[in-house]
Amino acid sequence: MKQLKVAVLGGGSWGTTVASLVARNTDVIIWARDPDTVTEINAEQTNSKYLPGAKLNSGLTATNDIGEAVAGADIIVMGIPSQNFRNVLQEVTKHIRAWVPVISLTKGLEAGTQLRMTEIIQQELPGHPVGVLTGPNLAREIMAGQAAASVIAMEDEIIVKELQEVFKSGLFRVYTNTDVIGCELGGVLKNIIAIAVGMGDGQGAGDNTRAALITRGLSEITRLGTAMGGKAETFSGLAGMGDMIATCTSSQSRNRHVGIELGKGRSMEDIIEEMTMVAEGAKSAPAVMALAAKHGVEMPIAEDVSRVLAGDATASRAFRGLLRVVAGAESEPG
Ligand SMILES: NC(=O)C1=CN([C@@H]2O[C@H](COP(=O)(O)OP(=O)(O)OC[C@H]3O[C@@H](n4cnc5c(N)ncnc54)[C@H](O)[C@@H]3O)[C@@H](O)[C@H]2O)C=CC1
Ligand SMILES: O=C(CO)COP(=O)(O)O
Repeated sequence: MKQLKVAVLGGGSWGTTVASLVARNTDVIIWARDPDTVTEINAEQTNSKYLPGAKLNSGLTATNDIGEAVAGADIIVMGIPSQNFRNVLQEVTKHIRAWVPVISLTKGLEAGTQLRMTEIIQQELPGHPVGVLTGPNLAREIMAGQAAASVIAMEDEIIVKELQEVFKSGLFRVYTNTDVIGCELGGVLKNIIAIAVGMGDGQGAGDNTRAALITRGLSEITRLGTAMGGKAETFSGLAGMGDMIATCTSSQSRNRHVGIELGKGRSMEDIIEEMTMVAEGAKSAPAVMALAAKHGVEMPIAEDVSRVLAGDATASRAFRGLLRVVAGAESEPG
């Protein structure tokens, strides 16, 4: 592979993991806003705040200067949580070269506009190729060297194959897909179902209950995703079912953790207060409900989770409604 320069923006757990993986293949610079993170990555090849115990690739360098990272880059990778994504992208526009592809790692929607991250990229950087890297990819596990599969989705079939080469490495297997909408929405929507599953687990629900929630959850996220233009088969692939299984069953998932704590009866304020990392589902839930209303899609599980997150219902009361007593046909909502 030609020696490309990749800039990863965001020094959190996933940005750092992807930067370390890509550094096996080509030149990578990571931009982090926290100066201590930058110093630590450069001096020790670690990021102890977000990836304690993990050793990063020795070729990875870090900077505090977004201009330095972006100006020389052939590919930009955005590892910034959804609510700050546009602000950072607006800084990127000042330094980026023409036609440089921009890939989102982010699994959230912009509050207020309900936009996907690739839509924000198209607004702020018209003409640049855009894509997402998504799938069942819990950062800590990948840093520990465990095998994982992911999907890079871009509309352009040629560019996506070139970028596949940049992201794949060793036991990190990367597939291509041209369904950007479906892949992106799979990553966003599964977070809310993971909160629902966590709410059940926090109340001692059984394995059958978890399986029912994941399956009914998958059918409701598929309904919204296809109404918004995604392909149904994408939701049974890595970006859909794959990520649902990982996030809904893993003790590492931040979204499931939020659900577990809600299920134990704790308040959202208390839970968020003690978390150092992002739980995108909690932020995206109002936007998801607005999109469901706009597209006329019923999402009973997401709706109950939203009511608990908004403080309008308790987890124990909502959980009783999550699996409706009166069931219709399996093909129907509810
Ligand atoms: N951690 C994981 O296993 C995975 C995370 N993701 C997604 O990746 C995205 C990023 O998540 P994580 O890295 O896990 O989050 P994190 O909570 O570990 O880190 C977030 C990082 O973003 C930085 N940040 C926030 N606002 C910023 C701003 N305005 N300017 C500069 N930096 C800013 C923080 O300083 C922090 O370094 C999320 O959308 C998440 O859903 C996707 C796949 C796996
Ligand atoms: O998206 C993820 C795994 O694919 C990470 O999930 P959490 O944000 O819930 O930790």
